[in-house]
Amino acid sequence: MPAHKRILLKLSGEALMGDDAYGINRATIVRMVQEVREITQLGVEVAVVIGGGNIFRGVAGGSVGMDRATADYMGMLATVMNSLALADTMRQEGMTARVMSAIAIEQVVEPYVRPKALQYLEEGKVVIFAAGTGNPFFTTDTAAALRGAEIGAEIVLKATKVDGVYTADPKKDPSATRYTRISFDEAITKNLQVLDATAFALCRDQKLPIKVFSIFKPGALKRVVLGEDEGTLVHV
Ligand SMILES: Nc1ncnc2c1ncn2[C@@H]1O[C@H](COP(=O)(O)OP(=O)(O)O)[C@@H](O)[C@H]1O
Ligand SMILES: O=c1ccn([C@@H]2O[C@H](COP(=O)(O)OP(=O)(O)O)[C@@H](O)[C@H]2O)c(=O)[nH]1
Repeated sequence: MPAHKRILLKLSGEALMGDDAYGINRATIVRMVQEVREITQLGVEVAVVIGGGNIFRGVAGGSVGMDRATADYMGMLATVMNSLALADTMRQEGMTARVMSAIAIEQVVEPYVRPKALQYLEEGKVVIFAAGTGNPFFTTDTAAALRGAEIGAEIVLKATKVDGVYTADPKKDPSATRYTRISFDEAITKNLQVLDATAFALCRDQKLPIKVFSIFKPGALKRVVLGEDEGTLVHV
C-alpha cells in the first residue's frame, strides 16, 4: 500500500545528464521514467517538476555578466525542454503525461491551469509542470513547493544527487552525517542547503513535508512512496 495518494516529485535537471557533460542522457531518463511508472502502477497520483541545470543555470549566466532575469528565463526554457523530453519518454513507456507551462508558450505546451491539472491527476495522468514558477530569481525547488501546495500533494519528493539531508554539504565535508528526519525549523536554523530557503519556508508554512532522496539509487522512489526508510524526511 502506498503511503501517499498524491505526490509532487521534483527531479533534478542536472541528474538527467547521467555521465554526460550536459544535456539529457537517454539511459538515465528512461530509467527515471520507469521508476515513475512503477509508482503510478501503485495507484499514486504523480505530478512532476523538473529542473534545468543540465541545460542552463541562471546563476551561471549571471556570473558571466548576463542580466540575471534574462539568464533565469533561459533556465526556465531549459526546464520546458526537459519536461518535453520527460513526457515523450513517458509516452514511449506507455504512460500518459501532460506538460503545463508557467510561462505562455502555447504552440509548444498548454498553459498551467490549476483545475485542469487537478483533473488530469484525477484521471491518472502524470502532470509535468514546466518553466518553474514562471518568475526569475526562483528555483524549481520553489516551483515544486508551490505546485505541491496548490494541487494538495501530501508530500514533496526531492530526487537529487545526494541521498538525503546531511549535517553539512557531503560533497565538501566527508565527515557529514545524514539525518533520517529533521524539522523545518532546524534545517532553516542550521542553514542546510539541500533545498533553497524559499522552498523550505513555503513548505513549512503550508505544513507540506519533504522527502529528500537519491535519484541515482534504483528503487529508492518506490521505497519512499511505500513509506519505507529511505532518504531524509523534513517535517513540521
Ligand atoms: N546539508 C546538506 N545535505 C545534503 N546536501 C547538501 C547539503 N548542503 C548542500 N548540499 C548540496 O546540495 C546539492 C543538491 O541540491 P541542488 O543543487 O538543489 O540539486 P538539484 O539538482 O536536485 O536541484 C547536493 O549536491 C549537495 O552537494
Ligand atoms: O521558478 C523558476 C525556476 C527556475 N528558474 C531558472 O531555471 C534554472 C534551472 O532550474 P534549477 O536550477 O532549479 O534546476 P536543477 O537544480 O534541478 O537542475 C534556475 O537556475 C533558474 O535560472 C527560474 O528562474 N525560476
